[in-house]
Amino acid sequence: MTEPALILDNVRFRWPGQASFGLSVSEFAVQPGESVLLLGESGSGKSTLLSLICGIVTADAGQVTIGGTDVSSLNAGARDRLRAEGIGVIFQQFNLLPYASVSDNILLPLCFAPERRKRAAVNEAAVLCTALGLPKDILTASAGRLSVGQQQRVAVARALIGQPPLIVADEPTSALDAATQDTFLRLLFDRIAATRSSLLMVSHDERLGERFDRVVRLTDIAQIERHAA
Ligand SMILES: Nc1ncnc2c1ncn2[C@@H]1O[C@H](COP(=O)(O)OP(=O)(O)OP(=O)(O)O)[C@@H](O)[C@H]1O
Repeated sequence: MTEPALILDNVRFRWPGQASFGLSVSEFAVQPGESVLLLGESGSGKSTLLSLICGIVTADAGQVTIGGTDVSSLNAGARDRLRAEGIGVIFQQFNLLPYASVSDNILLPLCFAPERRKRAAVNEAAVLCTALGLPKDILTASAGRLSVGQQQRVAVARALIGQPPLIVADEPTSALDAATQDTFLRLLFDRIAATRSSLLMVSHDERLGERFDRVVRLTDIAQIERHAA
């Protein structure tokens, strides 16, 4: 049987500090090729969970397994490499480098991921831009000069390049109007279907649910702890 793209097993995490927020997840998995929408209110811990999955923060207890590798057992450098190789991340604020070209922004993850670089076709950045409805000549433009909708698509191209097995997206449609949101999601799902990548997207917008294989509420998979200062 094929390994799940992601497994959380008895994971516990608490942000350091007095007024701290913590969560624990006894069991959660995303299968290869599966798309999962994770719903939760603002401030409920969705981004915290994604940071744990991406290895930006490490669990206090339990295991986070990405494509068969336990992230919690790795040092910081190895976690960064695993993230670059195995996860395409679409951040809430896109995190594009504003003074770098669109091309450099899209190719950036490949600098830290030799295996992913090998999988990327020579002109994949251009192919992705076209598939995502961006003009080809956008590759040489500075990312900081793009519209929000264009930045969002560039962020998707950066996440998809080199076909990482898991795509993690943090509220990527929050700044879009309904029509642009629809186009954006259609393009994202088309690409993910083409590469058989798994998708875990977090949102507070229940209306997105019908597009996904599975909809999960954070409160169904996680116990939240809040401590007042
Ligand atoms: N770097 C941090 N240090 C300490 N606490 C943090 C940090 N990041 C987030 N938190 C706390 O964790 C809790 C959950 O925040 P988080 O950003 O995970 O929620 P969210 O569901 O993603 O919210 P939103 O939908 O508004 O983005 C909040 O109480 C927040 O203050």
